[in-house]
Amino acid sequence: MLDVRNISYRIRNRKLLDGVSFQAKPGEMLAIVGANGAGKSTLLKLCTRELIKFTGEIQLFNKQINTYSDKDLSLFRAVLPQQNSVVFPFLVSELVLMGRYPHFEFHPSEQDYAIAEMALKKVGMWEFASRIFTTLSGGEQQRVQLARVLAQIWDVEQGILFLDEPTTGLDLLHQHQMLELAHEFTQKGFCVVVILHDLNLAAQYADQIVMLRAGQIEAVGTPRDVITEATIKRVFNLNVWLIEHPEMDCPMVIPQHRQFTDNQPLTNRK
Ligand SMILES: Nc1ncnc2c1ncn2[C@@H]1O[C@H](COP(=O)(O)OP(=O)(O)OP(=O)(O)O)[C@@H](O)[C@H]1O
Repeated sequence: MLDVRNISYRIRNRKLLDGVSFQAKPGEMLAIVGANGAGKSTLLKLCTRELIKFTGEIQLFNKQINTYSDKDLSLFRAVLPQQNSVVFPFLVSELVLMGRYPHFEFHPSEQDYAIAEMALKKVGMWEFASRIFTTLSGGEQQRVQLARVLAQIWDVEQGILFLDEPTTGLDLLHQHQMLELAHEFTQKGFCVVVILHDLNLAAQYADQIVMLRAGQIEAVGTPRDVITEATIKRVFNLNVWLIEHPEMDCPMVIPQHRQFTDNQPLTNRK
C-alpha cells in the first residue's frame, strides 16, 4: 500500500533524509520513531506530498504518489498534522464537517452531517459540537482534529491515515484511545502511519517500527526487532532497561535514572 524506496531529501546543502526505504501493508500500523530532528516529520510530509522534491520513489496503492490528483488523494488518504493552524472562530461541528469536503460539491448531505456527528461521538467530543474550536483546551482540540480526519475517511473502504505525533497534549487515557481508534482503522484494512515519541506506545500499538537516526534508517521491523537497548542507546543516547509488558507480547522501555551524573541506580539515592 505504501512503498517508500530509497528516498533522499535535501534542503540547500543539508541532507535531511538519506536512502530511506520501507513498506507498509493494508491492515498495518507503522510507527516512525527517532530523536528530535531525526527527520520524522520530513519523511511524513514526503509521504503525504506536502513536500515534493526528493529523489527515490514513493508509491501508494502501486502508483507513484505524484500521479494522483489532490482530489483523488483526499478520497482515500487523511492526514493529522503536527501543527494546529486553526485561527478563525469555527465551531467544532463546522471544523469536523470540513473533513467531508472531498465528498460533496457545494452542500453537505444528510450523510455528511451524520458522519461528522459519529466522528465527534467517537472521540468523545459531541457535547462540544457548538463550541468555538479555538476556545477548547489543547487536548480537546487534538481530539476534534482527529474527528475531522476520521470524518474524511469514515466511509472509505481502504485507505491510508497519517498521524504526526497525535498523542501530543493528550492525557494517558486519551493517548490510548487515540491509538485504539487508529488501530480500529487498521482492522478495516487501512494502513496507519504514525509518528510517536513514546516508544512504549509504539511497542504496544505498532505492527512495524521505522527508527530514524540523523535522516537514515537505524532499524526497521517489529517492535521486538527495533526496540532494543542498543538501538535506543545509539538513537537517543540513553541507557534503558527493557522489560516485558505484563499482558501484551512486546517490550517496555524504562530509562535508567541519573545516568548523566553518576550512573547510580535510583534505589541507592540518599
Ligand atoms: N525548511 C527547513 N529548512 C532547514 N532545515 C529544516 C527545514 N525543515 C526541517 N529542517 C531540519 O531538518 C531536520 C529534521 O526535521 P524534522 O521536523 O523532520 O524532524 P523530526 O524528527 O520530526 O523532529 P521532532 O521530533 O523534533 O519533531 C531538523 O534538524 C530540522 O531543523
